[in-house]
Amino acid sequence: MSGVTVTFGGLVALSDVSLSVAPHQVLGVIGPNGAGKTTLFNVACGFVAPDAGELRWRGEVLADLRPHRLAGLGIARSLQDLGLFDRMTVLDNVLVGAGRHVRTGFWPALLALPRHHRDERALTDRALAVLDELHIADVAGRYAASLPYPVRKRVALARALVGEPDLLLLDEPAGGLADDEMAEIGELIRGLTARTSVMLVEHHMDLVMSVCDDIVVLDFGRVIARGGPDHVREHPAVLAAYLGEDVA
Ligand SMILES: Nc1ncnc2c1ncn2[C@@H]1O[C@H](COP(=O)(O)OP(=O)(O)OP(=O)(O)O)[C@@H](O)[C@H]1O
Repeated sequence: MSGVTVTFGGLVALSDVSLSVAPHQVLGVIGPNGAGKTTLFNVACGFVAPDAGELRWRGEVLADLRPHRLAGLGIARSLQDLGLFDRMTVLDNVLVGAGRHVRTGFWPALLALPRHHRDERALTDRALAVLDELHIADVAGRYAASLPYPVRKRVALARALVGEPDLLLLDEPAGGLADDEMAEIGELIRGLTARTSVMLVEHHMDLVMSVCDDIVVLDFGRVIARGGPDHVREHPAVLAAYLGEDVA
């Protein structure tokens, strides 16, 4: 992202924000309430079009990014509202995220040709492997609605990962989790860097500090600090912005 500015009526939600995510890196975006984190996430997903600035992916300018184009670009996202289908099994929920890798076209699928079956089998195997990696393979056959929230979060993560994205966008991955669950999700995110880059937008300082290589701090829509965890933790502007907030 470079020079991204977003206004809502008279309110400047993001002002001239630039950042980049390097391959195999976890980039964290933090900031106090109303700093612009969700807006930035929505710009990265194509939900919100910036008033100024540009988005680039692998050197190409994304002139008109829309959410439905993300998968084709090799970008996946997992939202705060997990968007799982409650009346589908965990495995089927994950397969929904595999669209990018379905090779058979409409006719082979409709006619149920052998190639279609082979592709389906390969997808199912990959979905099960991702569930296993996230330690939830044992619930593959359960309905999503029947599972506790932290497990549902992992299902949403599995769905994002099964398309083998090169960039994963995570909105508040620690939201709604207890401390021990937060530590576990932190470890999982850290483990993803072998296969993908991650940009996470998060309110919890402690998670961000423990998993991110690089951190961008927003306040009132502006970048007030950036750098590694140690740099950001001690930065006077960050301390001032978070003053009065309950920061562990
Ligand atoms: N659709 C919208 N219309 C008008 N104002 C908006 C809209 N979305 C966000 N804002 C405003 O833009 C600013 C940034 O909001 P944003 O939700 O991006 O911040 P945030 O850092 O995600 O906050 P939080 O941590 O509370 O979720 C806020 O002042 C917010 O009220």
